[in-house]
Amino acid sequence: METTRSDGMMEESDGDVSNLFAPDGQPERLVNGELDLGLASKFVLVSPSAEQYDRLQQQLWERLCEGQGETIYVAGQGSDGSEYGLDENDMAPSVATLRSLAEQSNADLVLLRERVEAAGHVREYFIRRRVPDSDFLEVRVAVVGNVDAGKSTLLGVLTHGELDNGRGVARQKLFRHKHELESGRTSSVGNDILGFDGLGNVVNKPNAHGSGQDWTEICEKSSKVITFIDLAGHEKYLKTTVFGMTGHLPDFCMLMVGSNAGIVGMTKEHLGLALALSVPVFVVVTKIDMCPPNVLQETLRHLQRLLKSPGCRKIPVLVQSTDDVVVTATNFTSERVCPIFQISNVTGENLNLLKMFLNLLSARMGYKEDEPAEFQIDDTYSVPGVGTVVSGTVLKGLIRLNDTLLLGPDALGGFHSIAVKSIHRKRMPVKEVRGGQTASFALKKIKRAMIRKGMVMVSPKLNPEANWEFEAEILVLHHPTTIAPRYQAMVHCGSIRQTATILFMSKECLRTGDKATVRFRFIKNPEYLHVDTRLVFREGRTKAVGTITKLFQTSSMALSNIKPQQIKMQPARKGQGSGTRRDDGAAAGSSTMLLDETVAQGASTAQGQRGGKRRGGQRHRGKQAAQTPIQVVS
Ligand SMILES: Nc1nc2c(ncn2[C@@H]2O[C@H](COP(=O)(O)OP(=O)(O)OP(=O)(O)O)[C@@H](O)[C@H]2O)c(=O)[nH]1
Repeated sequence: METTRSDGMMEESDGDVSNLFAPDGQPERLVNGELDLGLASKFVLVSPSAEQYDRLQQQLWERLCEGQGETIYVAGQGSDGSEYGLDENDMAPSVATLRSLAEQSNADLVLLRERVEAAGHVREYFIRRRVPDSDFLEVRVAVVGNVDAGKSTLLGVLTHGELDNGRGVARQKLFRHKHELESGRTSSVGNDILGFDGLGNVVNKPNAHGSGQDWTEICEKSSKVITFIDLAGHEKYLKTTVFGMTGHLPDFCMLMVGSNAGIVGMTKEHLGLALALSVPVFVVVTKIDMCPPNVLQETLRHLQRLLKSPGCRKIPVLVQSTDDVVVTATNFTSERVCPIFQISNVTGENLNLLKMFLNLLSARMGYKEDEPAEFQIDDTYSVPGVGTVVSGTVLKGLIRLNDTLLLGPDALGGFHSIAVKSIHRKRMPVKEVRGGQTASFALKKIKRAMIRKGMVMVSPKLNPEANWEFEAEILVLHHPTTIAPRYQAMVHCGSIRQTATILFMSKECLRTGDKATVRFRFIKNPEYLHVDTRLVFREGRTKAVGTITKLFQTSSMALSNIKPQQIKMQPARKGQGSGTRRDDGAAAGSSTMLLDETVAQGASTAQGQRGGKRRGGQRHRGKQAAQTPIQVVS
């Protein structure tokens, strides 16, 4: 019997086997320091002894914990790979043992695939722990691809259980804005859910009136819920799409390609974004019902070439059977494998393979109970009768109802105690949420206006601090000319989305393809950051990706000298930095405030240097932002 970890990697074969003598003088086999119970044999499940059964039970329990409640067992194969194949007489009791082990662990057992070898049968079983109605496994999949690739349509078909008519009927159910209904284009980040029960059946059912099923009902019946983060395909909405990819922390990325259109428009851009953020990608080629075979083949060839290219270094695998699904899904988290599905939203061809694949995916984010809680906010709401609600992802730890957390950082880098009044998961009230899960919290005694995307709520044990400045190793993917110090662009890092200025660089200037260590400074608020977090730095057609390597703490004492009312906001002016354009839409347009400059003014006011404010501000603008008098770097 061989065990396969939930991440699909085969368990390494047992290590050194040494022979020792038991007290009665009989040799005893030890495997990795433990008594060898013959668990590695393909026959162990046929009729295990009581001791073997207990050990198998423990092994299954450990595998389920490791795989967040899921694992795959192979009946009829030894874990060292040397023996495989059982005849019918041995296979039946083997499966019965496996079923009994799964039952003892309160888990369901589903046959994934069977193959016949010369020595007999080998069967792969998927084991998934049953969960209470209020709980479910959660996997987030970002859906990207060029405009008209069929993203919203596929999500409509998957989550509402009805096929499309080729003229956009399925996507109607997903649109959130009137202009989206009118134009047929997605403009915002949307979520939809697809539930699977313990046996891998889809839970979503179409309602009689054509609308979707109630989320609570889906979640209650599901063991696993796939959350699709539907992102806009049009270039105009790229900033929102980047935010969806960084802020919503997808486990996987589904890149959609229209078979007739091929690799066009934003396809490469979106693929590059997923690669830069190290999110494993699978590709779905749509519209195969209306595409001539030669065009489809050309699209597939082009796609494979792109995926194998030095920039991607992926192993493309065309998924054409359930066997392919099992192999690709269980090896997917390796990031190298890139499964390619070919589907039709109109005829439903190959949708079964895609659904089976989605059911087998397991979340990449783990959870440890003893870690202090961290929650990142990606949206805020004001709900009548409830008050302020924040939504986002729990990054670490456990958050319970009525827990007190620290919310921040505010404009001065401060954090404030806040109580969690109620918790919702996928619109379902729950008592607690764990790392890797998305949730919404109703908060007590706080106005929505005081909260922004990118803020966090963390355990007081973390003693959080905010940073104005950080250092990152970056790679410039594209820039029309050269990047020099004082260049400003939008930094996307988790749900943080703020313009930052380059203060110093390890090189004089940066061109497309250059790597460098760069020190950044946020222009508006300090942010709560972590070393090793991936970031995207972009402005217009300029794009760079990187990883935070160092944080610089700004003394809160220096900032505490400034009263909030002394900080005046000023609209951003054109021509900041090294002659760069500031066209980051809403965030860097009229609403962007040069707090950097105004905090400096506030500081000088606080020190009694009244008058000449404007001159001071201008003087400061002429110099490097690093010279701001309030900044104390440790
Ligand atoms: N024949 C056929 N038409 C499809 C298929 N999938 C989608 N379509 C049609 O393609 C059009 C575009 O689909 P959308 O789902 O709006 O595309 P999108 O990728 O979400 O586009 P944006 O939201 O603008 O990013 C619609 O008219 C769909 O009916 C398919 O498999 N076959």
